[in-house]
Order: sequence, then C-alpha cells, then structure tokens
Amino acid sequence: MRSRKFVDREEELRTLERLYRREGFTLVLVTGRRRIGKSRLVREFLKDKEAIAVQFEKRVWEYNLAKLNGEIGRYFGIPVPNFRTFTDAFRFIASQGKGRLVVFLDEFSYLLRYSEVEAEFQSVVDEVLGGSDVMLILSASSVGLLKRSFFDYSSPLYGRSDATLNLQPLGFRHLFEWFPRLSPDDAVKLYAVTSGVPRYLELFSGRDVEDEIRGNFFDPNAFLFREAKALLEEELREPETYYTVLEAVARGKTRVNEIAQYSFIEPKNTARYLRILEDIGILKRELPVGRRAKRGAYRFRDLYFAFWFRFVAPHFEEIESGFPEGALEDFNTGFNRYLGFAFEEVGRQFLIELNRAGKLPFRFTKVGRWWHKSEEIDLLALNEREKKALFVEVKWKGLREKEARGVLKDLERKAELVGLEGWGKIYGLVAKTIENKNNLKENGYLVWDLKDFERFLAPKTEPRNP
Ligand SMILES: Nc1ncnc2c1ncn2[C@@H]1O[C@H](COP(=O)(O)OP(=O)(O)OP(=O)(O)O)[C@@H](O)[C@H]1O
Repeated sequence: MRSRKFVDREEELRTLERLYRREGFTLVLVTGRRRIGKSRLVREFLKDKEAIAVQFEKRVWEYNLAKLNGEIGRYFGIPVPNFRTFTDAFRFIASQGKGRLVVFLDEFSYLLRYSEVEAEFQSVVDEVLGGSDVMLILSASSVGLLKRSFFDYSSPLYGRSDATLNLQPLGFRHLFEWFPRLSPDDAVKLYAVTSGVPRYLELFSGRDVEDEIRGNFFDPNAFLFREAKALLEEELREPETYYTVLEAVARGKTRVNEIAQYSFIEPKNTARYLRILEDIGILKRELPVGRRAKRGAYRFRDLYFAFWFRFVAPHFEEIESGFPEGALEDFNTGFNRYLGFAFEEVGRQFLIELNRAGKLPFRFTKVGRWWHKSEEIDLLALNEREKKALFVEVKWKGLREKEARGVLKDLERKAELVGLEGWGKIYGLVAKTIENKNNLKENGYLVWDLKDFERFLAPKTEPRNP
C-alpha cells in the first residue's frame, strides 16, 4: 500500500534535523501512544539520510538482534554478520566511521523486557557509541516508558538523551490537510471518533462520515471495534480494572471517589490506575481555571476511547455476535449529544489557534474549563498579568440570534460567579451555526461558527505532495 501524504509534525522534523546537524553521538527518544505515528515520523526524517532502521518485534531479544544483524549486512553491503551481543553489533557500527549515520531502533521498548539487555544498552550508549558520530533514535510507546527503568527519570540514560519527542495526536485543524474537501461538520465528527490518531484516520475517506463510523465501529471484523480492548490488553497489566475505570468515566463519573465506587477499587488505590491512564493519554485530570481547587475531575483526553466506551463497550457482546441493531440505535440517537462533548475540545483548539495567530483582543496564557458546584463555563481564557478574561460557551447546535443572546446573557451571569473583580471581561460563543453573527459582534461579543472554522483552519494553499 502506498503510504499517504505526510501531515504536520513540522516541529518534530525540525528538532530531528537540528540534532542531525550536530557532531558526535546523539541520542533521541521518540515516545507516544500506539498508532500515533512514531515510525512514520522517523522514516520521513530518514528519507534522504544514511541510516540503519530496524523494526523490533515482540519476540525474544535474540530474534531482534538477528534483525539488526541483517540490516547491518544490508547497509554495509557485507554478508550478514553474526554478532552475538548488541555491544558487538554497535562496536562494529561505531568502528566504520563514515560520517553521520543514523541508527533507528523502532519499538525499542520490546527489548526492555530483558533486564540484561537493558543493562547492556546502558554501556552501549556510554562506552561504545559515546565517541562515535552515530545518531541513535529509539522509539517506545509511553507505557513501555512507564514500566521500564531505561526511560525512567532516575536512569542515567534518561539524562543522556539529547531530546525526547513525545508525539501527540494530530490537531483538529490537520484534518483539513488530511482530507482536502472535508466539511467542518464532518471534521468534527471524524475528530470526535479518531482523536486525530493517524492510524485511525487512515480508515476513513472523509465521505459519508457517519456511515463510515458505523462501518468502522459496529462491525465485529472492523479494526476500530477491537482496537480499544486490544490496546488495553496489550499495554496494561490488569486490563479488566482499567476497563471498568474507563467505563465509569464514560458514564459521567469524574471524581476519584465516584470512580472507585463504580470500579470496586479502594479509593486509595484508584489514584494509581488513574495516573497510568493519564500518563498514556487516555484520560486527563482537569482543575478549574481561575479557581483554587484541590480535587480535579477526570475526563477523556482521547476521544477515540471516549467514543468507544460510550457507544461500543455497552454493546460489545451483541456487536461481536452479529447483532449490532441495539448499538446502532444507541449511536443514532446519542451521537449528537456525544458530539456536544467532543466539540468542546475542538472549540478549545480553535481558540488556541486564534490566540496563536493574534486574532483575539488579548493574548491569553491559560485556558480551560471552569466549574463550581453545579455551574460550569466551557472555556475560560485568562491573561493574569493584564487581568483580562475571555469567557466562552461551546454549543453543538444551530442557534437563532435570540437563543445566542440567551446563552451569552447566561454566560455573563456565570462569569460573575468566577470572582474576577476589576478584570476586563469579554464574552464569546462557539456554535455549529449562529444567526446574524454581525448583530452580536456589534454588541461586543465574539462569535464563531463552523464557517469561521473552515475559513480560518482549512489550508489556503494546495496540500503538500497531493
Ligand atoms: N503525520 C502523518 N501523516 C500521515 N500519515 C501518518 C502520519 N503519522 C502516521 N501516519 C500513518 O499512520 C499509521 C501509524 O503510524 P506508525 O506506524 O508510524 O505509528 P507508531 O506510533 O509507530 O505505531 P505503533 O506504536 O502502533 O507501532 C501508519 O500507516 C502511518 O503511515
């Protein structure tokens, strides 16, 4: 399969190029959730470079060493060598001295299951490669990172690395680059189910998005139907517990105590599970912006998992046995409401883009949700030094002018509860469509709907390498 055009990752490529131009041994770690595009990023970087790249597998380390031997043979144009240790293999590479050479060990984390190999790598880096001109790039998914001491903060190798690239999902705006003719409405739907993870975006064409979602999630043979469960099982030691924790969050439990109670875990142990789910990017812990609060609220960061736990998990068995009707009905009636939740994240990203481009009345330095008791504001953006605040409601709905005014009035009321006396305050609204935007703007409100998303986010020029 011809791989599709490469989207974004400009900053990461710049970092890699900068490190490449240095002299002497360079160690780079590339981390990020499974399917996020670690291999692809490094392979794009390697396109015009002298490099030995090996994709490690979940097999015994001897197997992976043999793979490295094979690549060494190929790269140097010699019969496949039979190095019995990684030390010998790297000693050979280091002795070749042909100028800058990149060695990429993809899924390096599979080696970390062997403590003797892990220890060996410490000395490979320190003693064998230390004086060479090799750029060594190692990739690992974050869970590997968590469990294994090699990447641990306290490990000597962690400090030895020259950079750690922690890949994040693509942003909402990149969907317009990925699918050049995508409508903003469909972009929201796609983002709400893929979370911008490249491997998942590949499963969509961007045409007839809702139908594509049905095909990708409610069919027992579909990759995305199995993926969430498979990832938890592959990456975590007690998948059943994590499963229940995520189910709790999908049902609207946001507090540690509520989650503990739902999942049959002691509250004092719950924090550990939540921390790991946070570390691998599935959940996030939010604190209200503009208010001191100790107890955070847990929500999904990863929208693929959010969608899966909301619409697939409750019907898993039926879908698997070929009876998806109930699941489809749930999807048909509940998807719009779910989009309301996902749209808040899209709105947040949109606001951040506007801020970056200097298109807001002031530059904010902080943005997030605000809540207190039963009151909530979707987005509160602050510049504490200038004492300026922007309050924004996000609605996945078409709003008449009158409704929009109602929402903004209520927002002004809630803003009083935040207690920012003496601050400059601005009020804004993001919705699917808003009637008579100009009338609202004349009253000093900031209003944006999907048309503005398209105008501001969709690339103006032809996409790269179409
Ligand atoms: N920036 C991108 N633009 C376009 N396609 C991408 C991008 N990043 C990744 N892809 C595609 O997404 C898929 C997954 O990427 P890749 O295999 O690099 O992920 P990974 O993080 O190495 O995954 P894993 O940890 O599961 O092995 C690949 O088919 C890749 O070509």
